[in-house]
Order: sequence, then C-alpha cells, then structure tokens
Amino acid sequence: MSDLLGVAVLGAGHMGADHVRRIGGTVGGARVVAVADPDSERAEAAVAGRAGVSVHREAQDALRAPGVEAVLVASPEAAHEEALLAACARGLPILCEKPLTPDSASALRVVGAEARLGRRLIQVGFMRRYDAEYAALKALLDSRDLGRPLLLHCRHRNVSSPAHFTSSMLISSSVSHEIDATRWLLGQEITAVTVMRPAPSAGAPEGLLDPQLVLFETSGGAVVDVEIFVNSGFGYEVRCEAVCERGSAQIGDAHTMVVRTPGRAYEDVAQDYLVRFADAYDREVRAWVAAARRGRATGPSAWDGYAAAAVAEAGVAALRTGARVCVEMAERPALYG
Ligand SMILES: NC(=O)c1ccc[n+]([C@@H]2O[C@H](COP(=O)([O-])OP(=O)(O)OC[C@H]3O[C@@H](n4cnc5c(N)ncnc54)[C@H](O)[C@@H]3O)[C@@H](O)[C@H]2O)c1
Ligand SMILES: O[C@H]1[C@H](O)[C@@H](O)[C@H](O)[C@@H](O)[C@H]1O
Repeated sequence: MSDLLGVAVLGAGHMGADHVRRIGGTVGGARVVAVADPDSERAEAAVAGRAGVSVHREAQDALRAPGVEAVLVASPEAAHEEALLAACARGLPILCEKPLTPDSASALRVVGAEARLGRRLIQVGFMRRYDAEYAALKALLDSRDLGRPLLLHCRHRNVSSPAHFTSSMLISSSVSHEIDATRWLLGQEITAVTVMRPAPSAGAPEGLLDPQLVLFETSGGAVVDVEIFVNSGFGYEVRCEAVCERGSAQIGDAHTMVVRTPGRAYEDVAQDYLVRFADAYDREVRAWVAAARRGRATGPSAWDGYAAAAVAEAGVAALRTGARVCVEMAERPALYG
C-alpha cells in the first residue's frame, strides 16, 4: 500500500461530495483516487481542484481504476448491493452509507458474501456511534450507574425530505439510525415494531405519512419510542433520552451557542445532518481509514446493516397494517460473533 490509502467514492451527491472533502481534509491517511457518478457534472464538481482523481460514470469502472485500495459507497441505496458485492469480490475494504441495502433479502446476500470471505471488509455508515454525545450515553448505560435502561425516547426531525422519499423510507432510511442506535446503546435486539400514524402535516408532500411514531420492543424488555418527522420545516433535531431505574440521561440539546440579549435568549438550530453530525462523520471516516489501512473493518458491521433492514421491514409492515409486527432475523454467521 502507498502512504495514503487510495479511495474510490461511488456517488457524488450530498454525502459523497462531503466525504470527498473530508478525505485528505479533516481525515488524513487517505486520498480520493477515483469518483463515480452517472451525473458527471456532479462528479467533476466534487473533485474540482484535486489532482490525480479519475472520474467515471460507472461504479464498476471506478473500482477498477489505478490506485484504488478501498471504497466508500455513497450512491442511492438501490445501488449499494451491486457495489458491495463487486468490492467484496475484489477484497476491498468498504465504508457503505446507511442503509446497507433497501431490504433484508439483499442485505443478507451481502452478509453471505462477506461471511464466505471469512473476514470483515464492510463498515456501515451508522455515524451516530461516532458522535461524542451518543458515545457518552453508551458509556453511561454500559456502566449501569443509573441501573437498567427501561425506556428510550427518541426524536428525529429533518427540515424537509428529498423528492423521492416515501412513507416507508421514514422507517427504512431515517429510523434506520434509531434502530442501530437502540441495538448498540442497549446491547439488545429489537423484537417487535408498532407504528402510529398521526394526521400528516400540511408541510409534508401530498400522500407522505409524516410524522410517524415508531415503537420498538426489545429482547431485554425495554420500550423505545421514536418520533420521526422529516418535513418539520424548522430544523434538524436528533435527541435521545434514556430512562433508567435510578435516573435518566438526555443527549441532543447541547449543540449550539445560546445568545442572551435584553429580554430575549435564542439559539441557532442546525438545518441538516452535515452540520449536526460533522464531527461524527469525521471520526467515522478516520476509524474506517485506520482499519482499512490494516486490511480490516471495524464499527457497525454488515450484520448490523442486515439487522437494521430486518427491523425496518417489520416497521414498514406495521405502518401498512397498523398491527404490531414481530421482527424475523436469520441466523447470525460466526464471523459476526
Ligand atoms: N449518514 C447520514 O447521515 C446520511 C445522510 C444522507 C444520506 N445518507 C445516505 O447516503 C446515500 C446517498 O445519499 P445522498 O443524500 O448523498 O443522495 P444524493 O441523491 O444527494 O446523491 C446520490 C448520488 O449518487 C449518484 N448515483 C446514482 N446511481 C449511482 C450508481 N449506481 N453509482 C454511483 N453513483 C450513483 C447520483 O447521481 C447522485 O449524485 C444514501 O444511502 C443515503 O441514505 C446518509
Ligand atoms: O438519509 C438521511 C440521513 O440518514 C439523515 O441522517 C436522516 O436524518 C434523514 O432522515 C435521512 O433521510
């Protein structure tokens, strides 16, 4: 390997372009050597001013480009499986934006491909695990200083949703973060999902069931409620309160400066994830680069990506039927402990 890990970035949209800026900027030890996007103007714009980066329309061409030693997948989720299987076949370490794939069957195919290799190559982009506040909450819950966690109250609000967003994607794309955070924070599996559908906001596109209230039951008997509201119109807000036997802990409020003026106090509200989770993305990509340079993968695994897809599928069924839906999971391959 050269001094700097050679990275191919697939997809040069919001996340892909942000990761391109990050690699070689706030994250050292790597450089972008290839970018693929069918929209070549986007790809060219993402790498403007950088020397030695090849630009491709096809992801497969970027994977074969000279100097590629690792892959960052930031294309739309429907394109993830093909990219993941191709990168696995080449033995390349991968950071794949969430969700791993759009459904549990395709996620399981990816898990199967990695398990057959017998070593982890894939890290899934559940960046909240790298957020300082989430990490502090995880450490507190693990310490059991407050006793056993009983409830998590989660709030997840976006200013607006992308045009292609469907009612199911509120769960499979947005709530996938809370699914992963719940499994990670509590160290428990989610066993059943129920979804309440309030009357949609007038601010949501016609036909979109927004907001939703998603309830998880877990293997350890905890209950988790998630408000997901992707057209709140006012801010990007992610909060989590853990209620335990001897106390509670809340994260997500301390992200901004509070200004006091005569008779009035106010604070800025982040408008998107790129601002709210900037540090988390930096730490996530740093951890990925460090592991990839050793030919390894750490952090959220393909199995975690599969588990999130299986829970999301139960959630989407619960959304459609109004029923409480149990989560069905395949057997976990030995590779994932
Ligand atoms: N971790 C987070 O907080 C976070 C935030 C936003 C998006 N995401 C995830 O990142 C991924 C990308 O989302 P986005 O918001 O950047 O989308 P986007 O629409 O802004 O960008 C996607 C880009 O991929 C390109 N593309 C389409 N098909 C492709 C293919 N086969 N190969 C390569 N590129 C292809 C598109 O032309 C587009 O430029 C999704 O999986 C999404 O869920 C994660
Ligand atoms: O793809 C995005 C991303 O995952 C954000 O972190 C989340 O807040 C949005 O709801 C989702 O659409």
